[in-house]
Formats: sequence, C-alpha cells, structure tokens
Amino acid sequence: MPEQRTALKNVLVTGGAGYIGSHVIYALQKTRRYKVISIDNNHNSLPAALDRVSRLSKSELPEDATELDIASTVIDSHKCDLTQPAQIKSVFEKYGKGGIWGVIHIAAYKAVGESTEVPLTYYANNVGATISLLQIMSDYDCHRIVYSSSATVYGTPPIIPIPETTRLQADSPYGKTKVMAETIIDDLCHADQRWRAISLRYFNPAGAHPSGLIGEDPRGRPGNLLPLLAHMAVGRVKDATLRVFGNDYPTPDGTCVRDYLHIMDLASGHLLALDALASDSKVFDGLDAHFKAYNLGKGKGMSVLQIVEAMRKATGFNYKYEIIGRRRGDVPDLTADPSLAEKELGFKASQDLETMCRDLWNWQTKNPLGYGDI
Ligand SMILES: O=c1ccn([C@@H]2O[C@H](COP(=O)(O)OP(=O)(O)O[C@H]3O[C@H](CO)[C@H](O)[C@H](O)[C@H]3O)[C@@H](O)[C@H]2O)c(=O)[nH]1
Repeated sequence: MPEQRTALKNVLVTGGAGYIGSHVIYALQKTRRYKVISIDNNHNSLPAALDRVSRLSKSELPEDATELDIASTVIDSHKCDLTQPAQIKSVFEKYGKGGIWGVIHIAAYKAVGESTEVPLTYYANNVGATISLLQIMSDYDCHRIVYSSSATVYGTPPIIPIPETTRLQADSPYGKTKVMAETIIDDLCHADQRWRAISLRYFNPAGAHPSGLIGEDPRGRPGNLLPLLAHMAVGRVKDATLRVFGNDYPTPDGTCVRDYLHIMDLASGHLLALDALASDSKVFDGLDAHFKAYNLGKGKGMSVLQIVEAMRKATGFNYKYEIIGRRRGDVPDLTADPSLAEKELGFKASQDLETMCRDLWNWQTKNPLGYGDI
C-alpha cells in the first residue's frame, strides 16, 4: 500500500535559488512529500532558477496528480537576507510555532580567495547569520537542520581518502566559517536534546539536471574549474586559455586531485539527511548529542588534466592550457572516504564523470548565458 499522505512537510531551504539550492529543491519536490519555502538574497543567484525548478517539477507530475502533489511543486519564495534577523523571523512567523519541520541551510559566501580579503564579511554572513537562523528556529520550535559544509574543513588532510574523523583545520576564512558553524551546531545539539542536525561536507559538485533547465550560473569569469571549462567551450570567456594552477603536486600527473560528484547525487544526499532527522532514524543512536557530519563525495579523485580531457570529450572543444604557479590555498588532494554516508544514510554518488560533463554541457549549450538568457 502506498503511503497515505495527508499533509506536506514544510521545509525551509536557505540559498534556494543558488546552484546547489535549486537542485536540492528539485529533489525535494520530486518526492512530493515536502512544501518548500525558499529564502535567498540573490547575491549570487537569480529568481529565474526557482521558476525553472517549479516548471520542471510540474512537468513531471503524473496525470492522476492529487492536490497535494500539485501543491508540492509550488515554492514559497522569499527574497531576504540572513544577516537581517527581522526578515527571517517574518518567514517563520508566517508558518507559526512548529510550522516549519526542518531547515536545509545552504546560503553562504563561498569564494576561498575573496574570504581572505574580506574575512569579516564572511564571518558575518556565514557564521553570524547561521547563529541568528538557529536562534529563530529555536524560537519557532524548529529543531532540525541539515547544514551545508565543505571538504575545505579538512585543510590539508593527513590521510587520503579522508574520513570524517580527520581533525578539522581549515586554512582560509571561508573554511573556518564552515568549521565554526559546524561547531556551533554541535554545541547546540549537546545543550538541547531536541536538536537534530546533520552536516554535509561537500566535495566538488558539478554538472546539472539532465533536462538542462537548471544548472550552475556563476557571474563573470568562473573561478571553479568545471563551469570555467563549460564557459570556454561555449565561447563565453574572452581569454580561452585555461590556467592550470601548478603541476608540481605529489599527484599522478602533478595537478591537483579533487573528488567531483554529480549535483543530482549531491542533491539526493540532502533528502537522505533530512530523512535521518526524523525521530525513528537510527543515525544518532548511542551519541551524546544528535549531531553527525558526513562526507558527500564519490571517493574517486580526478586530476585537473583528467577533467580537461573529460570535458574535451563531452564538448568536442580543443582546450588550450598553460601551467602557471600554484593557487594560494589549494591542497594537492581532496578525495572523500564516503563509506560512512553510504553505511548510515544509504548515500552513493553513482553518476560517473562522463555523465556529469555531458549534463553540464547540455545545460551550457541550452543556456549559453545562464539564466540571463531568458
Ligand atoms: O582556472 C582554474 C580553476 C581551477 N583549477 C584547479 O582545479 C581544481 C578545482 O578547483 P575549483 O576551484 O573548481 O574547486 P576547489 O576544489 O578549489 O573548491 C571547491 O571546493 C572547496 C572545498 O575544498 C570549496 O568548497 C569551494 O567553495 C569549492 O569551489 C583545483 O585544483 C584548482 O587549482 C585550475 O587549475 N584552474
């Protein structure tokens, strides 16, 4: 017998219009179990992304969709800033005490280099705003949170693949904001047993939904490797020579190794984490506090040159590159040990590199100017 649903669970996603947020919202809607509330300040995103997500979800509804199914494709979207507590409070006020079942907190600034130049902006936006959010959640009897963390919390890890037990020692202000926010959430869970929290340490998500309707849309010249390669192939960057940051690392071809995973796999990890916050879940059994951190990666490292080759195959574009010096803050290898997330959450990043590059290219060719194209 299929589960009889009488209501949708209200889930708030911060940073909902961003690259990760939009794919997570799509994954939530696909289950038809949630009513999504999105908040975003559109600092690095456009509201068009949410329109596309809703369109996609509606197009996938079965013919015999119920009213609840249809309601699950509607996003209650709010343009507001997490550094402005009054704005966040008004969203919680709309749903009342206990009205929001859980929060997926994705919104953050994420440029490692920039964080070294304007650390206060990063601490205010990534740490200060997280504290206000947690306080407001508490005031409104919402004690479940999935937090977006990053592999960057490990700094230069002593063991590869990296288990979650590795000491946290981020190098950049950005990375430190992630360590601090995790610590704050962990402390809160120790102080109050009503809290249940899962921190997801993302490795390198890339790709797009296979429809090409939603994808990553960075402003200006992309700083990250895969979106940059996609922009180069589509003719969107003027200087079409890739600068490879160093080939003297202790890795097989000398270039940095990262653990790239498909954005749809990453999004599915959020659903599993959300399910694990339910009271009948076993993931917190035996712990002093209901806090757990998981790596979301494939457990397979790829070098910069391997990625360039995979994108050449996907796009047919003949990439030119030059090797320049190392980029400040880069570490030789960040490859996840994903076994804990697999064992406890049932998470597996199963999509391969070829699919990831194909889906990225599909999105980029259908939207050469990103969401600015519509
Ligand atoms: O023009 C470029 C861009 C990148 N790279 C290389 O490509 C690899 C991947 O770089 P990205 O910038 O795509 O990704 P990072 O691993 O540096 O950073 C990502 O992972 C981090 C965690 O490790 C943070 O979460 C960060 O926000 C996220 O973008 C690195 O070795 C980098 O040196 C180049 O050689 N040339």
